[in-house]
Amino acid sequence: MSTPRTLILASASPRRKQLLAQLGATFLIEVARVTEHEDPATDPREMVAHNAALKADWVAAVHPEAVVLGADTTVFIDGTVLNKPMDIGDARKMLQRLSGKTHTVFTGLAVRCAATGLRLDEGVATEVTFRPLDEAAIDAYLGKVDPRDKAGGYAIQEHGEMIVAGYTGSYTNIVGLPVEATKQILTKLGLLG
Ligand SMILES: Cc1cn([C@H]2C[C@H](O)[C@@H](COP(=O)(O)OP(=O)(O)OP(=O)(O)O)O2)c(=O)[nH]c1=O
Repeated sequence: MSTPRTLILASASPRRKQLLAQLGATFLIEVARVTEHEDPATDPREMVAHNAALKADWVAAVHPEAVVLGADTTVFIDGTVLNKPMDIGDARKMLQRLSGKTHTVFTGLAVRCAATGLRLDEGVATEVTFRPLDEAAIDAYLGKVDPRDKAGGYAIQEHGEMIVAGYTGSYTNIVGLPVEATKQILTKLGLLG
């Protein structure tokens, strides 16, 4: 049984775990068994909000007394959503597409508590500009970073300087959990010391 003030992170992402821990939160982890919506032609804000809520709702149903945090991150460029690449070839195509351009990283946050009916939703966007990347630069990056579990086929936190020229907004939003918005929500709920 969960105690009333238990916080649960509904995520398998090691980055989200690390970022939430950095905020000083005490929490458990339970991974939601859901199928995420991943239509490349969808509205990215709606998609991340939908997927974050799916994850939080699933875990909240299992732990009705807990406060559950779900998140979802995607990359949006030229009207298309880039989710996690299927394989290295797919990641290469994504990096070619992102090369020399500015894209937006969207993260949706959903906080739920089934017992109290708590429902909070938040969305954060960060603009990221890529360096122009030729084939050698893409090869060099993919030689160092495993892109397969990262939206858009890259990780700014792993050798980001090889591919990213700059960004505007929250850095941790790109990594998967915007700590500024998360801190505000958890503080309001009395879940941060
Ligand atoms: C753009 C970018 C994404 N990412 C990651 C953040 C997310 O973990 C991942 C996008 O996939 P998500 O589906 O948002 O999350 P996940 O499957 O890793 O974890 P869970 O659904 O269990 O919460 O891409 C980086 O780590 N660095 C980056 O620079």
